[in-house]
Amino acid sequence: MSNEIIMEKADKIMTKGEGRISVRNLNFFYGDQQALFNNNLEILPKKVTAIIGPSGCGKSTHLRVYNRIYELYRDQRAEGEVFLDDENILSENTNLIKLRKRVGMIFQKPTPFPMSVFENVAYGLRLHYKLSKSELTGRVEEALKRAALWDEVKDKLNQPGTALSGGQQQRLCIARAIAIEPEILLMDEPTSAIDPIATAKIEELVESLKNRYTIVIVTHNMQQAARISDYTAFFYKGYIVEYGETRQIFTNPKKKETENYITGRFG
Ligand SMILES: Nc1ncnc2c1ncn2[C@@H]1O[C@H](COP(=O)(O)OP(=O)(O)OP(=O)(O)O)[C@@H](O)[C@H]1O
Repeated sequence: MSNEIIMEKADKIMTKGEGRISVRNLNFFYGDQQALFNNNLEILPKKVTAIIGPSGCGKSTHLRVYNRIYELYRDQRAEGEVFLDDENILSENTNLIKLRKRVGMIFQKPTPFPMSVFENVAYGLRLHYKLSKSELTGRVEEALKRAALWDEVKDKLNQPGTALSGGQQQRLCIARAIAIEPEILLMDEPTSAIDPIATAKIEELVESLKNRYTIVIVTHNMQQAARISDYTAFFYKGYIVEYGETRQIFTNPKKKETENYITGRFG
């Protein structure tokens, strides 16, 4: 095999891996304040992993390390290793544009761009791919279908994304994220700002997306974690206290703190 072919294969492996995350000895600091302590975690590919724990325990901080979005802020730094498949994404050599293409993020409040429904999804596609007009239209439609939004917006593609309902806006953000084919989807309390019916739709959507993507979801809602996740990590005061299959964590927790939290004794 020629070197070129080997390099091309290696590149494919690096850019189209399984979507497994291995966190090793992760510490995180806001200035002098340490927020995460020696976190170790394996996020399994094509599964849903929930991160739960009381307010201020470091759930969002931990999630934001996976696409290095914290670097947009001064004085925030991570130490340790976070492997995305074989690549330590905390290394200085990591290309952040490629990383954020591989690791998409959905926030608590829907954040559509101030542009049309179509353009919200097309924006990232134009940035990352060279597509003809018809290819672009096809990819936008496909992403909206996969985000279970197409039927509701197919006649409103030119209307502003911000004119949709909160739940629709959140699905638009999911369509925007999946259009560029990430391997990982990070969701930071994606349903806390929307009503119960819209929440149920997002939960169904998460279920349907997990065959294709590795999903990590931060949630305050323990019923939600129990309903939609395969694995659960319980955080407390910046430490990962317990991690395991969701059913085990909720029915037979091994640590006292986990039991106290899931039975509502604190948090
Ligand atoms: N920008 C910041 N500057 C300084 N400290 C911060 C900042 N953001 C978070 N922290 C601190 O880091 C710790 C973890 O916060 P984080 O937001 O990750 O917790 P969380 O578990 O996601 O909380 P919540 O469930 O309330 O969203 C907290 O003590 C918090 O005060």
